[in-house]
Amino acid sequence: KDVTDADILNDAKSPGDVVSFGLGTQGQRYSPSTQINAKTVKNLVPAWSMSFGGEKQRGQESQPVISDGKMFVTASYSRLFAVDAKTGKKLWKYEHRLPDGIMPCCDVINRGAALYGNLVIFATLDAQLVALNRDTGKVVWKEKLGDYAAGYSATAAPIVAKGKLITGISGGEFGAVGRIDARDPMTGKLIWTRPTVEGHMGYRYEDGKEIENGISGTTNATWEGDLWKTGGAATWNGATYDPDTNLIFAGTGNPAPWNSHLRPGDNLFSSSTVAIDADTGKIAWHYQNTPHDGWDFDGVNEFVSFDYKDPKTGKLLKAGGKADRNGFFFVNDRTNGKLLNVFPFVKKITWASGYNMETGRPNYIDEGRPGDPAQGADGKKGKVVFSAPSFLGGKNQQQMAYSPQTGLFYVPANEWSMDIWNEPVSYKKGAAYLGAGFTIKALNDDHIGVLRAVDPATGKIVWENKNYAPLWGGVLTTAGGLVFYGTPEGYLKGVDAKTGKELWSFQTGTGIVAPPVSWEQDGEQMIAVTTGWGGAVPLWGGDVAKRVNFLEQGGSVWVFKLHK
Ligand SMILES: O=C(O)c1cc(C(=O)O)c2c(n1)C(=O)C(=O)c1cc(C(=O)O)[nH]c1-2
Ligand SMILES: [Ca+2]
Repeated sequence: KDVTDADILNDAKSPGDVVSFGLGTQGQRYSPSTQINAKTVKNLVPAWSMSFGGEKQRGQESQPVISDGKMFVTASYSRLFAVDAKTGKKLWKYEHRLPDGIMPCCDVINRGAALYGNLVIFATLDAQLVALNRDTGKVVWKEKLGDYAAGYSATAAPIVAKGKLITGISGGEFGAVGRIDARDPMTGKLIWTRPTVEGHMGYRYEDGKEIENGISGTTNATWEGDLWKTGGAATWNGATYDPDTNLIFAGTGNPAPWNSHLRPGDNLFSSSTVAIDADTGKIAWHYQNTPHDGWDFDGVNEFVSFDYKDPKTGKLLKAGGKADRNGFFFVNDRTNGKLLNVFPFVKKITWASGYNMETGRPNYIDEGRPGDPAQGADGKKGKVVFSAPSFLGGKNQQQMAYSPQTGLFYVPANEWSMDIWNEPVSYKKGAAYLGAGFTIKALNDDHIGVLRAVDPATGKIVWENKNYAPLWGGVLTTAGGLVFYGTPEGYLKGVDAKTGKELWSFQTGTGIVAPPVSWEQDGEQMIAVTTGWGGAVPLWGGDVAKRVNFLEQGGSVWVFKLHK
């Protein structure tokens, strides 16, 4: 059965399949199924498990998609598996041939595939897009997204918005320039492209003709000199799409280099939410979460559409929520970007004291910015500052969930800090472009990770569940009143959505850094999660990663259903 635009638009409401990243392109990760609930969840048992095998057992961040009784799941090293969703029997496997010399910053991960027509489409670490026939696994088309030798890579799951395949790009640590592309999903042909660094021109294509779609090369007012040419703002965690406004919401990463003294100005559109018209590729609005970012506070976190009841007027507004890597939770009007509410979702923030609601800009704490090496004693190292959150963020790639039933966001947060300092650096193709050094540190002995249920109107943390190691997997919430999430310690947990009380857990044998999903297979509600420890924490976390140094790496899909 082909996947249609209607299937995708209806994904959040149709329990029989999961045909988009986010369980609906708005990204709420809310399943309408109720069979598994507070009463029955204790009877949840494994239905099947399938191993990705081989020696390629690195971080597994993939969200499976399921349609017509088949599951499609990507795995580390740019592999994709098709599996019988009922039994776990492998149907076929695609292994992309990765060249030597790829430069992913943060492990050999992938976050998932998109479904459209009879195709399954995913992005590879060497910055290509591959579309496979979903029945045979044969390549139907391939397109290049960027030059891997210049540091481009791709890790995000594509989505389909009104018949267009929407993709992001990685490479912010190498001075790659972020952008969102829209393509014909059946052919891979480019429809429009929208760079996310001011100064770069966007284009759309009509009958083979190239037509400009905004932000000319002369409006790079928020950058000095030629810095915009290698400005970062990678769209490395993909995008969400809201059919109500016909807008694509892309979070953008750090400006390059990290050392902010080398690039005066706001450095648009880095560390922002950028809303893009799905038809034209024009920027409808932008909101910069961290102007002039100096901490690698990539603002790539997902912007999740929801109905927001304004506490002052009682009016229901079309809004979006974003738990930013910088430690603040943002509620923006999704029709125009206006800041409606903002509050911290982690306990310690050292770089800003809050936001000015009129201007939407942060109130910086000046001492929180790492110093200028030019002002340092030897001219090679700037003043070291203590910063919270750490650059790995109050939240990172792990996707939150929103329940329209409880009105709460479920945020997989982390409480940690870093010592950070700046160093001189200049751009060199294919070389790391940071100009900074760091050491990550825990803030508390008993936990780094903390799953928080957050009320977007009051900013109140309604409940929280602490976790010893950093949380790095996404969250699922269900109409059965549950929240599911995985931990690096290997547990998949089911907790009460109203109280956080743990009702069920299962040890999967390796760390979980991926978001669970739910669907109904032949009348039975299933929960699936990809397992396999990895991602940025073991690579960059230093001492913090030792909190789970007993773990074996892995690579499997686990599926659960109720015992009868
Ligand atoms: O700026 C970028 O292009 C970029 C890309 C990625 C990526 O593609 O995974 C990460 C980051 N930055 C990053 O800063 C980061 O902390 C990070 C963590 C992870 C992960 O999957 O565990 N990816 C990335
Ligand atoms: Ca980054």
